[in-house]
Amino acid sequence: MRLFLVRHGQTQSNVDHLLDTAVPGADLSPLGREQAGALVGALGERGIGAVTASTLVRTQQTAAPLAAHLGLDVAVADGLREIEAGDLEMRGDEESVRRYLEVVAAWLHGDLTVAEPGAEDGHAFFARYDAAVADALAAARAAGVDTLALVSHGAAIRTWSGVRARNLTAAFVIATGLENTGVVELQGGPGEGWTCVRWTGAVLGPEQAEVAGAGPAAEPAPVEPGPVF
Ligand SMILES: O=C(O)[C@H](O)COP(=O)(O)O
Repeated sequence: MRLFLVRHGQTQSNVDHLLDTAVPGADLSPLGREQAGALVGALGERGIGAVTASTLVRTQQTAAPLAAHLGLDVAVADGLREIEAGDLEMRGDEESVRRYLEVVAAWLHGDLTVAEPGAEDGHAFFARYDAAVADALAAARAAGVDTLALVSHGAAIRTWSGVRARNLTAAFVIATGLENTGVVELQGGPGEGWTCVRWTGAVLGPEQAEVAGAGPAAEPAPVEPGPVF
């Protein structure tokens, strides 16, 4: 099976560097809509037979042009939503962002017990994300589909693939951001394990990505860069 984990396009919360993780969340900005449209060129001919988005509107808006191009409906899975910020929701100060990224880093290093006040811990996050992936794979298999796009969020994609892909390390994920409409491409399956075959930046040019502003959940943490997978 092949999984394209796609981060949504830009929102105003990304530009303002806010921890915007709750449902329904912000709409795509004009640039975010452009980025969503550009996914048709990037992924439209890659054999995708199913598209699933999270319950946040920005992922569904991002998925819409690609799904329309492929003649598919966008399925929605709550498990694909962003890692919860809890009491830090909609904050953008340095201390809040650092605390959010510290929790994610702890999970990447195997300590799933830590959580922000008012937010899920790592056990809860992996349980819901694993279940969403498993459900999407089961539906795809039943339909004879072996290539799926899951449109999700910066911290969620980086953290889940960092732990579930055997060739990604915690150091790589902590040091590597995922721009709006960046794609992490995985091959394999839950039984045999996942391998990351590609980790891209924005599908638009670097200047536009710079304008986009990745937002705190998608940015590298301020630590020494680790080995690339
Ligand atoms: O940090 C962010 O950018 C938001 O809080 C959540 O991440 P997302 O933009 O990938 O949903």
